[in-house]
Amino acid sequence: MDQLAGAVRRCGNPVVVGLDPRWEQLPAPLTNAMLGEPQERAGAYLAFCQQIIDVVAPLVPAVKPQAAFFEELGPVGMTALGTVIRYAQDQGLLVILDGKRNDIGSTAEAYARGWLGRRDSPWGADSLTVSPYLGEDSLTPFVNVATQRSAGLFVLVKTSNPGGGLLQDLVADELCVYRHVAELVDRLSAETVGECGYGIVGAVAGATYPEQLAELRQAMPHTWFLVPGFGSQGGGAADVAGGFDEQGLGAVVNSSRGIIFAHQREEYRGKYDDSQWQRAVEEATHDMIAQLQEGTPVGQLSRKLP
Ligand SMILES: O=C(O)c1cc(=O)[nH]c(=O)n1[C@@H]1O[C@H](COP(=O)(O)O)[C@@H](O)[C@H]1O
Repeated sequence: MDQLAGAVRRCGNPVVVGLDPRWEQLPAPLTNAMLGEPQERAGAYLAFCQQIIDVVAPLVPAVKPQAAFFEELGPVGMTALGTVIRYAQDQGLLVILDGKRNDIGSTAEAYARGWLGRRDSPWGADSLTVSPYLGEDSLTPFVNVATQRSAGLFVLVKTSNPGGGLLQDLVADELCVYRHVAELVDRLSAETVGECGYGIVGAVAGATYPEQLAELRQAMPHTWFLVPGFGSQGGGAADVAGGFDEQGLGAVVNSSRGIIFAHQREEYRGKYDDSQWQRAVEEATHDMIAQLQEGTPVGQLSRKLP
């Protein structure tokens, strides 16, 4: 989280660009004359992600590749994912791998060793999204590996999807289940606090539940948030404002489709044709940065920059 806080300060914004390549939505110049076989798709996903990274690397602190779209393609997809991770890091970005992994402790350790650590793992992600529902003994191996390898975790606490409340909002011992998860995560984070005041165990809390996000900010003083749900899922700057601390730190905000497929959005479609899709990505990224700087405590960061 110290690395993430440093990157956020350097960029003056907390935007994470989600790399969720979907074949049907790729810009036409990347798929022309292709049939959509896994090998072709993997090549197109790699080119698409690399060209997004080229645009956003000077602007934002991190990207979040979504493993699902690469796994769907089998081994060629996973090879492309590995190349995307390394390419992003070579361009100076931190990589949050969105895999939502977990299992019993001994298996969890294999996931952690596989995904986490730039120098020590085959995939080399800087952090990984993790599910908490197997309990504390399933999180401990991730915490141990992440600690050894200067990596981080983001544990699902309050997810952005409409159905998340079915289990997460159940009340047990007078507290919603997501608040119990929050207590566990913040305790683990408190044990690993770095110079920035946050520990290595972050939390996922969706932009689509702004009240709960603000409540969690108070309840989880040691925990950095990954906030998905901005843009395509309906979240805006006002919704994520409660996720930050008073310095404008403590949260990063992800947008995937809203940025990477900006060439299809009404605001940008008329300005840029399909061959100019990278310019749409750039403008959408600048627009999101401006919205967060104007509508959230993130404005504090940019004022501090020289
Ligand atoms: O862990 C995540 O990133 C995540 C958690 C959550 O609660 N909601 C959520 O949307 N996500 C991920 O964030 C991304 C959101 O994509 P967009 O809706 O296109 O911005 C997807 O990759 C989701 O899998």
